[in-house]
Amino acid sequence: MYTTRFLDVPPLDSVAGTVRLPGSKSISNRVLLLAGLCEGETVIDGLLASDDTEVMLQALAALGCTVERSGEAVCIRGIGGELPVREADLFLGNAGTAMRPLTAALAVLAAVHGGAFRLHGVARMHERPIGDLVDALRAIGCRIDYEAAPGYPPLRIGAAPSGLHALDAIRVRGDVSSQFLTALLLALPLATAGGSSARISVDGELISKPYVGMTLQLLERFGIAVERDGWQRFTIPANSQYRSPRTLRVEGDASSASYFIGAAAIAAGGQPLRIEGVGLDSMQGDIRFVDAARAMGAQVDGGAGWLEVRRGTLPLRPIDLDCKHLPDAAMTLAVLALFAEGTSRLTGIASWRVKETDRIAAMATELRRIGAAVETTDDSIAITPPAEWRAGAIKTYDDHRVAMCFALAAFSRCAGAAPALPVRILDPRCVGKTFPDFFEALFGVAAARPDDIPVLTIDGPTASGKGTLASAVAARLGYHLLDSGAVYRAAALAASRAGVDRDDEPALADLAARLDLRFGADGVWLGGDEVGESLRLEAIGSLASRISAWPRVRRALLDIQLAFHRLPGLVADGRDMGTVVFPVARLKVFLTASAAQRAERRYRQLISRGISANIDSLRADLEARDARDQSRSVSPSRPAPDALLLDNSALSIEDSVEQVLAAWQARTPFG
Ligand SMILES: O=C(O)C1=C[C@@H](OP(=O)(O)O)[C@@H](O)[C@H](O)C1
Ligand SMILES: C=C(OP(=O)(O)O)C(=O)O
Repeated sequence: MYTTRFLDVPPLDSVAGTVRLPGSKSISNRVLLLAGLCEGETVIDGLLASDDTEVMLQALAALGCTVERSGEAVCIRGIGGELPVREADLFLGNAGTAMRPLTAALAVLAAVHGGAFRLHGVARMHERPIGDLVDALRAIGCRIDYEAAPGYPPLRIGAAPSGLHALDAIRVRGDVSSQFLTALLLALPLATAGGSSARISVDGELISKPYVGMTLQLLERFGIAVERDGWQRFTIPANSQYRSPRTLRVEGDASSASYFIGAAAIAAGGQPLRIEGVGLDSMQGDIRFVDAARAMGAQVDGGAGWLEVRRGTLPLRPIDLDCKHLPDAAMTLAVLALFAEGTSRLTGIASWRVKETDRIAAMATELRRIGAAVETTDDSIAITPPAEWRAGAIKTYDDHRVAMCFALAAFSRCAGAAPALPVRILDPRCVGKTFPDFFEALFGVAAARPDDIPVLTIDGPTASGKGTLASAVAARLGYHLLDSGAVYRAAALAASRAGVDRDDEPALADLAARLDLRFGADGVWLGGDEVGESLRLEAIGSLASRISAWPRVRRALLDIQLAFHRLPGLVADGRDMGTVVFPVARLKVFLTASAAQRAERRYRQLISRGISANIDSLRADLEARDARDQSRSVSPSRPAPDALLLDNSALSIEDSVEQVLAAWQARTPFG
């Protein structure tokens, strides 16, 4: 997951390969709650791991359920209609699928058993309506109080003064959020133990119907057969009891699929993109996004648990669609509309106003930012593609879907934008709500022209602090990091292990070409050994400096270094990154510091690691290495003519990082 302040998605061209989707949020949280209310164990496979499911898991644990995680599976031992914990303060983030159903379940449980619960979330959750659900629960005797604004969380739930009643005439509004009805359907089986059935009538037109359909299907998996009369009346039979199916597999998220279906509908490449985890047999209503994408021109094949999507007609055909049945994936259509010939209109989206943000306002503002003409009403949005695309820094309003759907704007070349533009996604961490690795998944299947993948090089002499600077800059930009010195040191380590003479150029080059080197979050691996520490040894550093003078060694190690040039971008540090390896780098920094400063830094570094050192000999060694690096015949270490010279002798690390980032920013269209 990218936790940077922003993520620049370079202009993307094509998609190919296979993407495997994370589990459905809506299924995950329903199944978790049902498993929590059951007796005994339920093993859930393929559960979504994200902010929304994490708050549900934490809540279940706080309420006395046993939660055991092993790999992709989670085992829940439920409370079986009892209430072992009678008091809890539950933080539910911004998860509607946790807040609404838990409110109903705890209100009914507390009415039967007593208890005191507080339910709250992030600031936006306290602006998302829940009044209609609370009214319905109060009407049957539940005790729920608003802690702040009436109609909104935080809520306090307590014992019902006079028990539950009027179960046969429950009314709930259906036109604000279907989650109110879903919450009642999931919780009210708990109220039927005394022999009364529960009858719910929906006031107003029910929106997001497929989500209620999913609730009914999952209730059935847990032994509850709800009778229904259209989408207006629902009856939960008397003495309904949750019965665990014991094991259950969560399908991939159909709303998450929409970003990849969308990408494949517009991207070049001719290859289909395979999407696994969700297919045409899905129980999720948002799978109907496939119909909308086909109507716009995409070619979609599919079966049980898979889809294959390729570009059909481009420009896409504009669409005019009532989106009440697919509120979430409809946001992806709003961005696909940028690739259509003419104006698209999405209607029936009033519920967008009360979701993670006011999504109608947010989408209009951000679509306009990149050049579209947009008109909105209370429940619709009309989008006309840009006459001229603009590079935009997209505000995401802590809304995962804004972040994910605007990533598709990076395919602007496919809409004819010239030049093609990158898109900046502000606060990309918000995708953690439902798809923490969304951008990693996108970069795993998308391809960009090499020239469009940005590179920032930081070259400089030994101990100038370029490694520290490069890794800090890479972390701030969310880019890959190439420590090319480590590549040379790994070759030196391999040579010293294999006993190859430091002057035997052909043997060294041969060894370098076969280097089995991997940089990972778990360290630097040479063959089967983690060698991070060994690479820092002074002796290996000196040997690296010697063998790197051989042209054939440098050539052999070039491919390893070039392979780091991947989406979304690269920060490369070394001696010849800007001059030889990445001459097209957008920003080349040449970092220096006085020899005295560098010797001092190296000295402190060694002492802090418990290695004894002599500052004068360190300095002499540094100067000898500088002379060798500057005078070698191949790739001598010197600034590229267009390099930014930065002397950091008197700068803190933070100051150097800020200076480099400012220079970088000035080279982006977001400056
Ligand atoms: O029940 C559900 O799982 C959901 C229902 C929909 O909300 P509304 O019913 O509020 O439209 C949807 O937007 C949300 O992401 C998940
Ligand atoms: C509306 C959404 O979430 P929630 O479940 O919090 O309502 C969503 O995921 O788009």
